[in-house]
Amino acid sequence: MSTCCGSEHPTLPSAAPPLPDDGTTSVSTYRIAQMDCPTEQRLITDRLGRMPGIGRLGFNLLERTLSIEHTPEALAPALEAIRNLGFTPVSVSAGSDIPAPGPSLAERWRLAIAGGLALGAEILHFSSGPDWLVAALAIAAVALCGLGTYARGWVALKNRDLNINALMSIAVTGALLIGQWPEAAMVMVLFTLAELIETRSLERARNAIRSLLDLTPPSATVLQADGSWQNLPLASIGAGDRVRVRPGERIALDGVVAAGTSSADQSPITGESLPVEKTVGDPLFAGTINQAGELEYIASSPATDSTLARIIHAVEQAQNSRAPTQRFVDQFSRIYTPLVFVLALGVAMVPPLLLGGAWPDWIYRALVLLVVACPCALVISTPVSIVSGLAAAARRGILIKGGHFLEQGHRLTHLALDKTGTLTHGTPRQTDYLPLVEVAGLRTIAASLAQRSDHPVSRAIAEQAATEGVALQEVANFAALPGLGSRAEVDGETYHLGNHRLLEQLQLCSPALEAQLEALERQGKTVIILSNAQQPLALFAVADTVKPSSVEAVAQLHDLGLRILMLSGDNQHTADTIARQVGIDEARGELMPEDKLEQIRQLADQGMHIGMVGDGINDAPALARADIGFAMGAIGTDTAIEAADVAIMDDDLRRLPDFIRLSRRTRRILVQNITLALGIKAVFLVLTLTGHATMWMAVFADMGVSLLVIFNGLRLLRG
Ligand SMILES: Nc1ncnc2c1ncn2[C@@H]1O[C@H](COP(=O)(O)OP(=O)(O)OP(=O)(O)O)[C@@H](O)[C@H]1O
Ligand SMILES: [Cu+]
Repeated sequence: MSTCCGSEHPTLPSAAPPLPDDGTTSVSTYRIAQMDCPTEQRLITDRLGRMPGIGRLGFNLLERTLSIEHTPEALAPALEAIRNLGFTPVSVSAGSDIPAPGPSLAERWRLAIAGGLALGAEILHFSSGPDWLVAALAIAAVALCGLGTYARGWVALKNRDLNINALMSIAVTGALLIGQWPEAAMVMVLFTLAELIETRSLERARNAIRSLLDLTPPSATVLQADGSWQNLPLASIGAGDRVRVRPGERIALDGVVAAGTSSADQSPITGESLPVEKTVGDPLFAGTINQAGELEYIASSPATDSTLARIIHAVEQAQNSRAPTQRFVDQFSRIYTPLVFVLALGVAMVPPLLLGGAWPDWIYRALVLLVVACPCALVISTPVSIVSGLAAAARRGILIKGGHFLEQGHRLTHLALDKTGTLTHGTPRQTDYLPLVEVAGLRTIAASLAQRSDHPVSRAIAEQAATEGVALQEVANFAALPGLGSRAEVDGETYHLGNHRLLEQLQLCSPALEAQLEALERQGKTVIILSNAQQPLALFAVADTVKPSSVEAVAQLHDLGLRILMLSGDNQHTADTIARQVGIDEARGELMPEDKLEQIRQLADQGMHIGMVGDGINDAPALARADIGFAMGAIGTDTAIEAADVAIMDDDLRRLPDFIRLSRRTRRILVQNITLALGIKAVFLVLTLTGHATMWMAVFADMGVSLLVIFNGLRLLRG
């Protein structure tokens, strides 16, 4: 749907290796209305794959678009080659939104008339009408609705490929040649009808994603230099503009509230139905709904770069990446179709030549086999299910970065969760202060160090100091010590503010102090110690609260049969206490940031299917190593959306069981669809060989299955 400019290439999965990135390659996207079957995709891949200057190709059969990675010179010959295959590529430029062409009115009329003619031929045939009239009606019907099929079939055959159109053309022509007039007409009509229904149902899956786009209003009210307010189209509004939004209106751009108080319904993006309070300084997100009062906000980015735009972009990208089932199906169809074709040839020739069978009889059976030979039902069912699943997830605030992750979610046996900010609120409060020596100004020193750090533990101490009006001092040479604490100089003397491990490293710990630490830690508190070069000076304890939703989420995940681990940089006692509060199976504490990655690696090496849940910022490597990396609270943090395989917009852990359930449903539907499609083929194979299947029964069954699997896939959109 969107072309990408500059360095940000969409990921294009394809056999061809990527072009070396020398800055001249770009990606262009074209809509090809005729590209509705994977065999057409193969035609294009085979043709373009050999051309110089062409890199990866990205196919989206639902949108009927093709993205080509190419050098500047290579584009024109590539387009020429596509045209030679009988396709008409139409450039899709960023932002423009040409809907994929549906069946036109004329097409429908032609089909209706052809249907009438075919039916007439059938009736006349049964009532022993004149043969020439039956033939005339049938040929007229085929000509009326089948020319497109013939044309596309011809292109495929010319390129030595067998697509559904080619198979149908051969089958129908064969039937006409052996005098099965009404049969031929019926097959062509049913086939065209089924294609039409198929196109329309695919449209629904497409629309599910497009409906995300419609979340933003087309224009917004912007403050002008002369102080007036003016309604402008989104494209002309940029970062820094002051925008006004009335109660009940949709918010058009990401921004920060500059005036007014209200609440916003963020459910379109986060899936969370509780309104969120908004006052000056709070972030607003495009696509959410302003509820109670009028707000003015400063846009923080243009509409094309909002969180919503990123979500949509990611979902579109996700559609293009192939899920494992889809890869299987593609490979399967590559051998299946030619195999059945050869079988059909055999059926037509062998029995009459060697076993004394009647020619027309066996040729007819071979033609029925051709109808059964198209894998379209099988192939289209997978992307429909995946796209429906992706769209359903996006509506619940779960952004899945590839069909792969949606499909593989059902395999997860273990989930590892980060503690701070994931299970807990991530905003601890200072609960205890214990001076260890009689020296004035300890809190000033601690607060001055704490104030320099973003770490939640330090922030809690700085905040408490601020509320109590503790004075601050200049600090010099501040250094953050990841996983430990921080160090800085105050008045020329070096101080450390950090955890037990840091104190051990400084060799300032004592058994008496350790007992004090442990007592606090067993209450679920995190303790850090202020020390100078000689001794520990004071203890600070902070406590974070567990999110109520975490407890419920863990219970649900347990019901789904998953084992939950907690990975924490905090000490083991605190980790254990929090784990017990949430109902977690196992807590692993005292992990340095790099240890978390190591833990995930070990679990994965033991053959476990493990998902890692974090904030996507501090734990990006661990998220990347896990089978599926989940980032929580992704709304408004672009890095999290980028880093994770699955980005959860709000920070409600209950989205995790939602994801697992959706993934299992998707998987079930994929398996159902494949079984159904293959089962019907198998049945027809047998029925055909034993001479029980007629051609139009085969079309009916085949297309019936196509539609059935599509509707089955679309079920994911609901509920
Ligand atoms: N800047 C800091 N100020 C104070 N304490 C710190 C700081 N950095 C780290 N610590 C201490 O080190 C511990 C581990 O920190 P780290 O950032 O690795 O984990 P975390 O994110 O706090 O916890 P979790 O892994 O459970 O989410 C903290 O619990 C805290 O005691
Ligand atoms: Cu110690």
